[in-house]
Amino acid sequence: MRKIKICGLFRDCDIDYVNEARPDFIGFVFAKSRRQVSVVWAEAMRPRLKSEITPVGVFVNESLEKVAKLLNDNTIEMAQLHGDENENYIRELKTLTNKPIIKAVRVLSEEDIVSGQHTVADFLLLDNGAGGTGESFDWSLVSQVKNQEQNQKPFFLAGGLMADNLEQAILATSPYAVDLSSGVETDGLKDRAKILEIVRRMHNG
Ligand SMILES: O=C(O)c1ccccc1NCC(=O)[C@H](O)[C@H](O)COP(=O)(O)O
Repeated sequence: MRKIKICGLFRDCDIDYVNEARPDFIGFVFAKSRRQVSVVWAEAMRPRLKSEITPVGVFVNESLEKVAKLLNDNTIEMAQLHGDENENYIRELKTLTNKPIIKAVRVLSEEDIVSGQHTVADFLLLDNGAGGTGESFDWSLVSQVKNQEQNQKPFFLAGGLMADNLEQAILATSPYAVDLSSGVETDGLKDRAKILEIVRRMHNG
């Protein structure tokens, strides 16, 4: 079964929507964004989240201490690094926590995916750009790299995914998980019906 992450929850009702739909992962964006959440809000929402849903914290060039604290106090179970965090940063974070780390890669060329394979992070997240933009990248770059590389890092596919293009995206890239934010929103807010439908499709077919 392909896994699915619903990213960018920021209202109390978004927690109700995902508890009903039960995606595998959800994302709290701690970076500057219209979806940014505070530590206080995430701490308050964490106990409300169904236990089978894994909360991921999304960060851009955040201090190691803040990321590690949120992981180690179990507010989040995985950290997604969406900025310019280098291998030294990720290695250092791994000395501070045992929890899995996702490194986001902005895919402009095959080379971006190839160099991502060498990271010490546990997963890659292949995305179009800054994150949460609703824009896709050229998925054919993934299959070109897959044909060349041996040990593929498991990756989340992100960027402009929605009900209309999800099947095609999965066929083209065969990801470990898909990650959606804008594609399950209406007028900038998470849409209960879209979340329910997309998670049902991923888990049933
Ligand atoms: O979602 C944001 O606003 C955001 C801001 C800064 C860094 C990362 C961000 N989101 C990361 C995600 O994991 C998104 O789900 C992913 O980029 C896909 O977004 P979308 O293209 O809107 O589906």
